[in-house]
Amino acid sequence: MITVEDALSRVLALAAPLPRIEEVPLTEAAGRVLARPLRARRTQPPFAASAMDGYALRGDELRPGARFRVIGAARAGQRFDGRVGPGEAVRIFTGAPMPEGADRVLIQEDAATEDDGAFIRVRENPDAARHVRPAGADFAEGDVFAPRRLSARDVALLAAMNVERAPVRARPRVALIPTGDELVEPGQTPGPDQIVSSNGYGLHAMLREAGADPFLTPIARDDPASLRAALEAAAEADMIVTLGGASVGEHDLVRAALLAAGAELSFHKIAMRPGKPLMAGRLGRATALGLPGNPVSAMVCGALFAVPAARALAGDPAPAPRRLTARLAHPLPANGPRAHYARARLIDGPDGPALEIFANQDSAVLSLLAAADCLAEIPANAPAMETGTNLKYIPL
Ligand SMILES: Nc1nc2c(c(=O)[nH]1)N[C@H]1C(S)=C(S)[C@@H](COP(=O)(O)OP(=O)(O)OC[C@H]3O[C@@H](n4cnc5c(N)ncnc54)[C@H](O)[C@@H]3O)O[C@H]1N2
Ligand code: MOO
Repeated sequence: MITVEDALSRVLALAAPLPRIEEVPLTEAAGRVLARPLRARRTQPPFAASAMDGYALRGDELRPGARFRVIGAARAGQRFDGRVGPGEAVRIFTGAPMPEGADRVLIQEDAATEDDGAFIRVRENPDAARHVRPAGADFAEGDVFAPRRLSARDVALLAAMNVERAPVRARPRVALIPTGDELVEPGQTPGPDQIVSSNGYGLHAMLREAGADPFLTPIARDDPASLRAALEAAAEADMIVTLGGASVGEHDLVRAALLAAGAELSFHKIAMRPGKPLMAGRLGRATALGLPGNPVSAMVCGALFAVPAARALAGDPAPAPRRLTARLAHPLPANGPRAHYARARLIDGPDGPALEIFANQDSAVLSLLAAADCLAEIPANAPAMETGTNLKYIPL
């Protein structure tokens, strides 16, 4: 069995960025991957600007009790055209261009107005800050915005750079194929030996959130013809994800169905818990992933492999899951030969965030996965660990 790390690099190698590029307005850009570098079309701020409401004046004249004559006003969108000379000040508001000659803003809380606002006098202990934002403090025209998956924060930044539309990679179409004679769709009435199919819906939600365009095929039954029909229904997808039937029993027919359809498999089975029966390869031009059927295993493999593959297809330069470190909130026994992705949550520990790993790690118990907010990554063959030991985790 190959390691999780090896499996992920093989999966990513099967998921080269899709060539299709589209231009979208900024309102549609969040979650998409920028297809090429963009440049700021603007310097921000374009001029030295006041950061506060108050009075623009010469900093070297500012001392408690000093009096200034107010010679005009500047507000956001309208500058003061003259020059600030000795003993003079300009009424100014947040975002206004600084008038020539002034290099400091006295906030209005530190100014007493005199003679109906014709003069101001500086109060005791005025604020020491300059309250001026230099031109280009944020970015300069021509600055490069490198391709990446666009966050809401990136969209705000692109808008400020005066970018109107973003060239983004197409969303990968992902076919999700639930398999199993025991499954019915949510809302249907299951027979006495049946259960409701959940994996497809969990994966659909996960992949949508990751920027893909997933769709569910009808449930494939545990026979070669039904599986073949489902794979045909998935033919147009950029990625095909089967759910269940990945293990070794007589009714686990997915591997055979993929091979019969012409797939080339890169691996089948990895040293991971849950998720041991994972398989990956290529079917035609599509990336193919076979996920295990146990509901938690399917979701964990989704987070660790299907989401990174979808991100890689979408051109995301950093598709792998983010790993962080926290201390164990309790001791942990030694691990077996498979890396364990244990359902856990972060709690407030005495020395910062701590990992509480759930006692029940049954890969069929979805309620505990839903209660988790991260997966603790316990390496294969890790020795027993004390409370406080640093452990990597993957936020969910
Ligand atoms: N003798 C062995 N048995 C098993 C092994 C093994 O190595 N040797 N591996 C176990 C592991 S680990 C896993 S994980 C499971 C995965 O098996 P399959 O991928 O073949 O999954 P199924 O048998 O189809 O289903 C397992 C379980 O999950 C339920 N299921 C399936 N699909 C869905 C769905 N869409 N929504 C909700 N629940 C689903 C299914 O009813 C079964 O209960 O194999 C172990 N066995
Ligand atoms: O590895 Mo299976 O994925 O434990 O349930």
